[in-house]
Amino acid sequence: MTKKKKILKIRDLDISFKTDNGEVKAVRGVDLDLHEGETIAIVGESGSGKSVTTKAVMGILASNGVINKGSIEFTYTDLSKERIAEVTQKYDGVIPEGYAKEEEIKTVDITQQSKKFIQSEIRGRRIAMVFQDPMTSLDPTMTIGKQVMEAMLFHYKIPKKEAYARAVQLLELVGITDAEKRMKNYPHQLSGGMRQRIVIAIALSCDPEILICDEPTTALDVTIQAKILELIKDIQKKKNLSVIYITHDLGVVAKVADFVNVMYAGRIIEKGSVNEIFYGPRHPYTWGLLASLPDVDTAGDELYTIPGTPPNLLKEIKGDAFAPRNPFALKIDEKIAPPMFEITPTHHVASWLAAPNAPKVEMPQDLKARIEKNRKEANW
Ligand SMILES: Nc1ncnc2c1ncn2[C@@H]1O[C@H](COP(=O)(O)OP(=O)(O)OP(=O)(O)O)[C@@H](O)[C@H]1O
Repeated sequence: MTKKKKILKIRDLDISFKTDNGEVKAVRGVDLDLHEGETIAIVGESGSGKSVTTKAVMGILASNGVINKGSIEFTYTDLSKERIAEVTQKYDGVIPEGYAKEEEIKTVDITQQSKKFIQSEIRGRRIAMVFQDPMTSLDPTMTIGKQVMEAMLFHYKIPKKEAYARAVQLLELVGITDAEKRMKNYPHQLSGGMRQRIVIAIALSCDPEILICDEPTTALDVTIQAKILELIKDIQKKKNLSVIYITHDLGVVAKVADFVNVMYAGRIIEKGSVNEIFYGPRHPYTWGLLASLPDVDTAGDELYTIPGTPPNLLKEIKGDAFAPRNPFALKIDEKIAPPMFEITPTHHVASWLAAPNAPKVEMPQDLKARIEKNRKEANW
């Protein structure tokens, strides 16, 4: 069991959007934990609430978004300028265990902070984000160097010369050769993979404690995708970063995550360690997601897709939101939403099938055989 410091604790988060057609209930009671140095993934189909949840953490919800209830507690180390300089010089920006004094460790509820506080203290500084498409996060009219230096100059007010030297180091850290020359380039002069490395360098420029990666490799081809994932892993180890991946791609999750949160219609419906989710999934929706994942044995076969579509979030959802698409749904699903049942201390599932007296239902045979094979290969 992990004894690591909890740095993000989301409880009962509820977010909706006001639209001309009514209220879109995008996030409905999300609980989420992230510990120091850990990688968690949030997976689920399009529209399940992955981005909205993480945007709330960054304080960048659209203006029609409302946080109806819940909290997002973030615990971080707040060092003075001198102490930051010391950490940067001595430890490459990584704060060693026991280094921070008690009064330097702070916890804030992000939902209660002003825009100004989030802009100056949180976003881009202690929590940074890498988006799917590097072209939309880079400014085409500004040199790479300027863009990498920008956040450091804004947050730390360090001299330009120092920011320049740090930017060159950052480009080297993300595997960019000829870093000094690249500082003068514009985004269009680089390949997609290189641009994503720049975006990662920018995200890392203020030594954040949390890095949120929203489909960071979707726009890239497969070989480059693998390299970028390796790069993020590598940097994570060096800098003791905590990482949140948002993705549709369970293949990516298997490669990077320690813990997985499966979202459906604004709720987390199953969470567990990566092994628990991949080898012992309990929710029929997770079964569907795993069954639709291609593997060597299914190459060339038609892939499984979960029948039906997600519910309309403008309407009140009665019972279990997944019930209409669930071949294993019970009568109670139509009436009452399932609570989270504990399978192990790290594995929880919101499905009535996990209730003590529920009828015993097995996952589909094909999936069971596949999981069994993978489980044996992984020796789990
Ligand atoms: N500004 C907005 N106004 C109205 N509805 C919104 C707004 N932003 C998001 N939504 C809705 O909130 C729900 C959750 O969206 P979200 O972007 O979090 O999904 P997602 O799981 O990240 O999907 P994707 O993988 O496609 O990014 C969706 O129904 C979406 O249409």
